[in-house]
Amino acid sequence: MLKAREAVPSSRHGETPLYLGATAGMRLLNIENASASDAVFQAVEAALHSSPFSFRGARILSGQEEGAFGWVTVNYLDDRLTQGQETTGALDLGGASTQISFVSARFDGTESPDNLMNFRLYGNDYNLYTHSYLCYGKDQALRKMLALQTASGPTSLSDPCFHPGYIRTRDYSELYASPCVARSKPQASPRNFTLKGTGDFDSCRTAVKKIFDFSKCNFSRCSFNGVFQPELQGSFGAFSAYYFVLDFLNLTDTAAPMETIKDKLREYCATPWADMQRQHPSTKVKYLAEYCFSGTYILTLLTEGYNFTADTFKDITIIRKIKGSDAGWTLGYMLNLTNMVPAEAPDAPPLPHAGYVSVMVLTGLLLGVLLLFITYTLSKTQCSNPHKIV
Ligand SMILES: O=P(O)(O)OP(=O)(O)OP(=O)(O)OC[C@H]1O[C@@H](n2cnc3c(O)ncnc32)[C@H](O)[C@@H]1O
Repeated sequence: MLKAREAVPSSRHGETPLYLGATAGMRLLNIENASASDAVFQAVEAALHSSPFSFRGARILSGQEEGAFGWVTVNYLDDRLTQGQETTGALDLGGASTQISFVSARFDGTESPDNLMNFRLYGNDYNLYTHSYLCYGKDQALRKMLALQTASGPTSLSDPCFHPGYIRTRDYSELYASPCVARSKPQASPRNFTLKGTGDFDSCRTAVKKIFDFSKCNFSRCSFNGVFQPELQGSFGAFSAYYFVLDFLNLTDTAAPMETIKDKLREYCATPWADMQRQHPSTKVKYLAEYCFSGTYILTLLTEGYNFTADTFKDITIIRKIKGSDAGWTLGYMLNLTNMVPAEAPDAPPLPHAGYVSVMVLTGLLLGVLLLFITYTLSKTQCSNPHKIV
């Protein structure tokens, strides 16, 4: 808010619209404790009403909206919508949910209407495929994996997704305090367990893979958990936690061979925790401890979950910003609420600007010549009939 007050001239504060959109973190809180979620909204709305901006409402976005607005942002910033060019797909990874959105020539919504978002933008129609996986953001995905590993209620857990030498005591009640895992809480578990890292990328992949269900699909094709997904098409931009994690791991070059990416992760996960802390003293400890898991999760989600292959992996660009603006759902949400992306292309002028200038100059010249001619004719008439005036 302070940044916004500085960025917007104070004379314009009152006319500047302010919206608040909440995503999967709040979707989960709403499922878990609706009155707590309402209380958060009341407090936030009161604070925003007292801001100098024109506050126009706060609400929780649906997963579909979150995915679709991320897609609008990426393609708006790339100027693909005004030009009617082939669009870029959007891959968003948050803490609680993850979204995949893209236009596919083979998808018109017939097979799975729930995944369809129709847009008419700048005179072009788009059938957007979008799906949001609640509980598959990187924080909730980690909970899911830990829940599977602690299903029998052990007091100690050797975990391949954490560095060797990493030790942390984890509370069962805290780990299972999320609707993503609450139902699988072991009946008779101790109060806490000791998590010890072993730093083994290949075993970590095996453990991560177990949070995806590939056993059922009632459609012609699926990603995971029985969710329909058409064949991947075109290029993709991956942002939010995809960027934070892969940038830290130096793995944003998606054109690198898949084996090289795996080798780097293997080496990274096997690095002793003491070395990691020494090498990255200013990195938040929670993030540092979880990059091995997060990197492995991202690779597994993209390849096994969404079916990117060693060949199509290079079609993904890891992005943080486009032309100085953050890639993410927020800009798309604002553009939509303020009607800044029109359904129809603005009427094209019949002549380009230079054409108008030429016509104006020519018309001016003609009028000038005509005026001169009339003045000349009149003065000649007056000279040849001097007596008629009297
Ligand atoms: O509710 P959802 O839709 O899940 O989205 P979010 O609000 O959690 O999504 P963000 O893009 O804000 O954050 C994505 C996640 O990345 C985490 N994150 C932020 N900066 C990071 C960094 O430098 N390194 C690692 N993780 C980071 C952050 O804690 C979140 O878990």
